[in-house]
Amino acid sequence: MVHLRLADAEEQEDLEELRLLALSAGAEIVGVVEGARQQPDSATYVGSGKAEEVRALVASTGAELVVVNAALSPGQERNLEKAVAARVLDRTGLILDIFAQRAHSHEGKLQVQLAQLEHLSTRLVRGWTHLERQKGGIGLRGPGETQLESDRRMIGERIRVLHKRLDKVRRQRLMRRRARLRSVVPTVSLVGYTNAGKSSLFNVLTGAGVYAADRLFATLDPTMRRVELAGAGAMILADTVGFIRHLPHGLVAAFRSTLEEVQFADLLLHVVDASHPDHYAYEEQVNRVLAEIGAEDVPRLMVMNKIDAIGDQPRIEVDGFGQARRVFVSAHTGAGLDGLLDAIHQRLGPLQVQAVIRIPLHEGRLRSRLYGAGTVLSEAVEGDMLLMTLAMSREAGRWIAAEQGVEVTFMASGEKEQDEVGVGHA
Ligand SMILES: Nc1nc2c(ncn2[C@@H]2O[C@H](COP(=O)(O)OP(=O)(O)OP(=O)(O)O)[C@@H](O)[C@H]2O)c(=O)[nH]1
Ligand SMILES: [Mg+2]
Repeated sequence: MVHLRLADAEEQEDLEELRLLALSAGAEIVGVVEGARQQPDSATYVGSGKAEEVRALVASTGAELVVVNAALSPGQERNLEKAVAARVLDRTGLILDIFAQRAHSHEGKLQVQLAQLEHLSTRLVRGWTHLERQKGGIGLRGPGETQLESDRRMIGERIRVLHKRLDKVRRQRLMRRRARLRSVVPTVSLVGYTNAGKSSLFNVLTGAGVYAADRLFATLDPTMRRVELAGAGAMILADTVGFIRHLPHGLVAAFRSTLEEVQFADLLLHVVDASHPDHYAYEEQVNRVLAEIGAEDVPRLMVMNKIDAIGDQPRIEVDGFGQARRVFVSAHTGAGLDGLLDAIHQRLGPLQVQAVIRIPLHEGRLRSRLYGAGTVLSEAVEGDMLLMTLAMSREAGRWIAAEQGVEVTFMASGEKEQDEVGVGHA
């Protein structure tokens, strides 16, 4: 692993993070070379002196791969490979490799393939003939070298096909989202830096067995569950891919669509590893990505996780309006989770309004669907009509009105249901 401290770097990459990334990719780390420079060397990034040091370390340890903690130009990568006599992978390539290993859903796989091809298409010219070709090695998964060696046109063609397939999958996902709206309950998405503990929280809250591990990007494909949480009511809880600073460009674009879900959530739980010394910087990174994907206006609740690791106590920080801002919890010990549920409930409450829906008495199917949503507060018969009072978001209420052609009246918040439309409990 090669890590350079650069005098003019805006943001220094973190060596510890590179270590975790390499381990997450399945690498065994045999040595680290650190250095400092004013600015990167245009030919080899590290400069000839450092390259010589790396070459010696590669020779003495028998390392098969050199990972550089930066985004290298194709030229720098090629020159450095020659200079150190080993395959060189930059930070982008490493992250792409992890994504390739983790993607399980059809869409996830397509997205990673696309990002890999786009990354590789800029590196078509390099030859690896001087190096041993190891199938399945880090950075060699996915599209593979045969494509690499074929001409650019073919890669361009594959990229086009992948884009088309992804479009289709996206349309299907949009339809699923519409179908979910019908379920009337709010959606809550867990977001945050990779390794913050999103999946662990998802698991303790839902009782689901989602993969949680001390690896970066353990979760790639979004997972959703409809849950009934004691104290917070029914909701759809979503676990999402973790964020990381300087996410390779192709991947940001690719995963933006997966993160579309986040834009439409009613509430975001921004999970933070409170035990990590850099957690404020990570929070910033996450906020930046949220803004990039158009989710800056979605209501947010900060969840400070892993308090057990720093011996902190569960507590809730509130803003000037008495509304919960930061909830301190531990997914491992369960400390603070009751408070978290209360806070979620408090934040979701105002999003729900009471709506009175008038449906013909014989509309049994619609009635049972509304019951299935679990949000019916009361119902009354008026002539040949049934008046059902439900708690739901305005968006869902409007959707039902439009789709079913039924009359929906919203109650002004704070008012008693009887006041507004005089729906009797007669
Ligand atoms: N000490 C402690 N460790 C925790 C806690 N919650 C999660 N962890 C650990 O943190 C690591 C990451 O947890 P995950 O739940 O996989 O994190 P994630 O945010 O889903 O990570 P990605 O899917 O990679 O983005 C695992 O090793 C967990 O066991 C906690 O409350 N306390
Ligand atoms: Mg996860």
